[in-house]
Amino acid sequence: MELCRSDDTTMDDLAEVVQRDPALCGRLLNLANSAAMGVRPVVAVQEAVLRLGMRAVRNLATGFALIDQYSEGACERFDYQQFWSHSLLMALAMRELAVRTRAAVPDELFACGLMARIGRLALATAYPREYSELIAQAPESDRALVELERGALDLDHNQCSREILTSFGLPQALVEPVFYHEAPEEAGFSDGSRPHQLTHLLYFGRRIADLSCGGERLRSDTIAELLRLAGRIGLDGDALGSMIDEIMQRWREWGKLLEVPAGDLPTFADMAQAPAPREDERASGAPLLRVLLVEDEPLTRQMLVSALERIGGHKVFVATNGKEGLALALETMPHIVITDWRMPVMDGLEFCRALRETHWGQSMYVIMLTAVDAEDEVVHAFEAGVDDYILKPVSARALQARMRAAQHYVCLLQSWERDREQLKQAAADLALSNRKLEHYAHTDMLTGLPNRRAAMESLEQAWNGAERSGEPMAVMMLDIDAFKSFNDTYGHAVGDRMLAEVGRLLREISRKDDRVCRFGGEEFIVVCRNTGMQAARDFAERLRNVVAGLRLVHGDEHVQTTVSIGLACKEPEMGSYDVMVNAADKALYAAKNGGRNRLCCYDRGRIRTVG
Ligand SMILES: Nc1nc2c(ncn2[C@@H]2O[C@H](COP(=O)(O)OP(=O)(O)OP(=O)(O)O)[C@@H](O)[C@H]2O)c(=O)[nH]1
Repeated sequence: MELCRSDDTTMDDLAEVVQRDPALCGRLLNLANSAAMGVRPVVAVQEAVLRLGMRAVRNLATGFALIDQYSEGACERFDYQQFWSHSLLMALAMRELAVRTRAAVPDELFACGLMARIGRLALATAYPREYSELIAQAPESDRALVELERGALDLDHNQCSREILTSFGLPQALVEPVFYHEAPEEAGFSDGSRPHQLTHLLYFGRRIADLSCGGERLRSDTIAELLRLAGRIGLDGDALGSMIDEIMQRWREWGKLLEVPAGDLPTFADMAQAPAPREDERASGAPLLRVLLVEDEPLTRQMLVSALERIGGHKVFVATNGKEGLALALETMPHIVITDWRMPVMDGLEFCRALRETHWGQSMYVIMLTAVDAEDEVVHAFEAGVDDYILKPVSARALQARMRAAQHYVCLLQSWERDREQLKQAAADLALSNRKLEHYAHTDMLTGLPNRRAAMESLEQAWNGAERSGEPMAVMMLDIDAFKSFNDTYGHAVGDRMLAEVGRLLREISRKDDRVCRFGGEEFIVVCRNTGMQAARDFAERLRNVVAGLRLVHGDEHVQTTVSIGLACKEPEMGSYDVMVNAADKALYAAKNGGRNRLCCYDRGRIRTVG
């Protein structure tokens, strides 16, 4: 390490030191030969140093020494073996990407890949207990971990990597891209510049290395992203696949050499063709939910916000106590509420009780954060209306598991609500259909007037009303005159138009309370409530005259028609409305016999012609 730091070190010095370490010697020879396809293999260390270059050897020697020294450590939740496994895969990916893009010396990028996350190792080594705690809290997100590190240690792993790599003598042209590689969009390097290219390349290498960790779901997300990143450097899916398969092959070989675990991953094609994870297991496929987080402690709040956004891209609203939470819940109507227990102003229990007292807050899924796992406390929380609880400090896994349960609940609730809506809709449709059926059952389609059935109902109602009130009532039967010959002369279609026009006219000039119906064929009936003989006669005459004045345009002609009307009023000796209708019918018959286009009235057994 000392030798590596000095700029005065010569190639011979370096070769001599390397030769003293058989493991390092073998690794460098291996690397020198694996990089030199079709060229005579090197067997001497000096030759290897020459082929790889002084700087690359210095960096590689440093990286390999670190693997040996830090293959295990005191930080409980830091997986040292997994760390190096990932780092080695990233190193190999970086070398391959360097070869393909010619962005930098391949073995220099190999070293960068190997040590890109060295800051994490350093923090785990320097603060084993604290870092273990942070790992427990951090979801699988670089950004969230950085936030937690800054909050707890005043230093994040990227800053740490930058310091260490600088002290190892790595040029700033490489150190800066390493520093930014976890979030390339934050670097601010100008598009197309070398640092920009290296930062994105390191991110690409990092994502390839991510294939080594995470389950099938993460892998399928990673592959989708790799295909996108590969497109940026002109690699299609096949080229990316064969490149990754080669990298994986070398990873397994190097894993043996460095005694670092290198998993047995499927081929890229198999990974890419693996069936997509089930929709309900896929955070991104789950419905986007509104989550209200009520937490007074800033660091926990920040950590939870990042974790929630990462888990399912949920929309998170934040309040710092129960009172604020209640107002925000009303405003945002969250699906899920995550609330701390102990808070100023209004604590989690009061908040939950208040929420449950509202109509709108009853269906929200409430998760309580608690530092105490005592049964009494937990029971207390459930009694206040909590649905679930998570112990603090909140681990990413616990949060993810609880959110999955909450999502399940929300999905069920939503599908139940959808079903209920559908049922309501079906009931409304049915009611509408019934109304339509009812309407069709009582309506004459040609004229739009109430039909015979409706006429009989109207008669009955009006008759009963008149019986109760003692008010008079009248009924008139109207029949279009010589309609047969009308049809014969102008055709049935014109006859239909005439029927519709007569119906419209009758309706138009009748009072609101009069009920004009088509009784059948060319016959109409008008039921007049609260109408005595004189008024009915006047009205019937008006109807007859209006119809006689009607002109229907047919081609060049204005065709006309007339109606005969039979009128009868309710008389004390009439036992039912049928008798009254028969009386009107008799009067109509008389009007027809009397020469048509006239009004005849039935009056206590006698028929009189009026007009
Ligand atoms: N166009 C058309 N004609 C109809 C409709 N309903 C009944 N009719 C016709 O109306 C005519 C009624 O003829 P009739 O009962 O002999 O009476 P009329 O020719 O009107 O003679 P009077 O009633 O004695 O004046 C028949 O030819 C029926 O076909 C209809 O909906 N449309």
